[in-house]
Amino acid sequence: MDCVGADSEMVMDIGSTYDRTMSVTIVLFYTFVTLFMFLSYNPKPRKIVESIRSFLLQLLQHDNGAAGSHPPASIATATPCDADRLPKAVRSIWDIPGPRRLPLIGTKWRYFTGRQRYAKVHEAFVELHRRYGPIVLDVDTVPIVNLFDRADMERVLKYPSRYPFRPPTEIVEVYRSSRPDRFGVTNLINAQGDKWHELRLKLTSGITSRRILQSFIPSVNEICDDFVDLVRRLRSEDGTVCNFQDIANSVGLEIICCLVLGRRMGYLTTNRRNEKFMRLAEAVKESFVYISQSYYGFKLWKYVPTRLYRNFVRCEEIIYDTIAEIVYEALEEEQLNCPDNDVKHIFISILQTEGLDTKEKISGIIDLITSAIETLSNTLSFLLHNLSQSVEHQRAIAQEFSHCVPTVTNDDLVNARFTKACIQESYRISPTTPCLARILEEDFQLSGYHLQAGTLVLCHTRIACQSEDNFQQADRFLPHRWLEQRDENDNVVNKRLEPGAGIVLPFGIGRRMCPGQKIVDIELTLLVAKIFQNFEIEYRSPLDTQFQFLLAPRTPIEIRFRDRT
Ligand code: HEM
Repeated sequence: MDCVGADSEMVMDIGSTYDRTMSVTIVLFYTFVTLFMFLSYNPKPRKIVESIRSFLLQLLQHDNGAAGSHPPASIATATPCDADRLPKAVRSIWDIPGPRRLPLIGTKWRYFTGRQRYAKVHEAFVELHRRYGPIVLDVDTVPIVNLFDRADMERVLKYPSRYPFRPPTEIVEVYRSSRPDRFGVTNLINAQGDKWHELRLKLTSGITSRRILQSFIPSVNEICDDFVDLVRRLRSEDGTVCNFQDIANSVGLEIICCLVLGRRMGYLTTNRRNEKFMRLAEAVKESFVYISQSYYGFKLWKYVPTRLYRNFVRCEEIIYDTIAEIVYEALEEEQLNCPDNDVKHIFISILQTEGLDTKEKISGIIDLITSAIETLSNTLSFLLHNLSQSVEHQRAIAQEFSHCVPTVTNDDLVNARFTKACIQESYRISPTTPCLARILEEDFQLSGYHLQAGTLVLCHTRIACQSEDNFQQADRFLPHRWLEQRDENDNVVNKRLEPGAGIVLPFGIGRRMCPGQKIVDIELTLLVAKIFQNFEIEYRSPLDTQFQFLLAPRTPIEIRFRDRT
């Protein structure tokens, strides 16, 4: 019996030693990951040390319940001016209200169950804002500050930064560093500092050039006409087109390939809408889903190839293989035809740029093409949904372009005030990007809290755009709010801007903003012009949204296209 007792004591000893070792290992591991995250995020070493110290101190205190540590509601909703009047109690990042933080896992538990799962993360943020106010703390491997107040967001996003810091998409970094045969050290979307600046200049000067884009308008006209013909061909007897996203993806790909590679791919006119292309569109969509999932949970994919990671890799390889094939085909054709050296296509200019290695150039071209597919498809789907609610709006757009047959010119686009107001209103009420991320480069006082440089903040522009504080009748699609009042000589008499106008930022802001904005302006306006010149539309399916890194329609879209009479 004694022996058995001694044995069990020994087992307990071994057990508790094992437990201790495990705990120490977990803490060390977590500290290491935290350190790594801070180091990779924070541009200023002294600030890094301060941030880590305060984060670790907070962990050691085991956070006795976020609710208990919240400042009173009146302080939580205080304005920066109020906070300035409270110099004695400087409130730090850890005083910011937010969901209960658990040791080691922070607030990650929120995403494991129920409604708050990642597909509905955008709705979870609405709830967070309602519950905790204008600034809310989430804790993942690092603290994340959620901003909902317009003034706070404007201060962060309008900070005059030379090289704005946006947190990298880690799963992309991990995968790309595992394929040094294909990718350079970083890419435009994830790079920071000087390297980002170099990539930005060398990869995007073609797609942002006003001259190049204006000369591209006739080609976009042709592509949009083909799109209208495709809609006609695909309509069922009652005029319904099922899986509208598929053709929206095709038109996005056709336009970006035409611009960047200088050639028509035939995705709308021929049977090149083949299996390979469908797989590409599916892979782009899926990869966004995996990216969004990679943000939540324990992120085991960083250390072992989990199913999520393997699926992501599968999609990335399909995207790379398919687009690289298109690029190399175009390159071969270009070399065969030996075109005039003055009129280089954008991709040839990129390939001939000095200072970047070939992998960076090829993967940069692939990134530009990939970025243009799903974003356009979602934006167009949301815009048509908003316009389908009003026959008058559709008629007004048709009217605006009634004189532009068969071709819409640059002047027609510039003068299409009502159509542009509809697009802007759709960006406000149903954006594809619900928030913008930044890493603070200086210390900031936001909503009365002191945030150190290096802090990761999410600016929830979607929620601000849907708030009555910023827009009257914020839940209604009212394009007229964007129209200036004019007199009989067309002079502006009243600007009528709403307080939140500056926070409608579908493409971001500052030097880091989307380089595809001007392309999208042209393609979206032209698509809408051609659609309503030809059809009256009606949404046949409900439109629910889900978060897939971008906001996307949750179910296949069915739209009825009736010929305009
Ligand atoms: C409706 C369509 C689109 C939307 C809503 C959209 C939105 C955005 C947003 C919000 C950002 C982040 C900006 C910031 O942090 O301030 C971004 C970045 C970016 N977008 Fe777009 N985008 C669209 C289309 C495109 C197209 C057509 C291209 C390529 C031709 C493109 C390429 C990129 C790239 C390369 C970046 C990273 C820029 C950088 O970090 O310097 N996007 N986009």
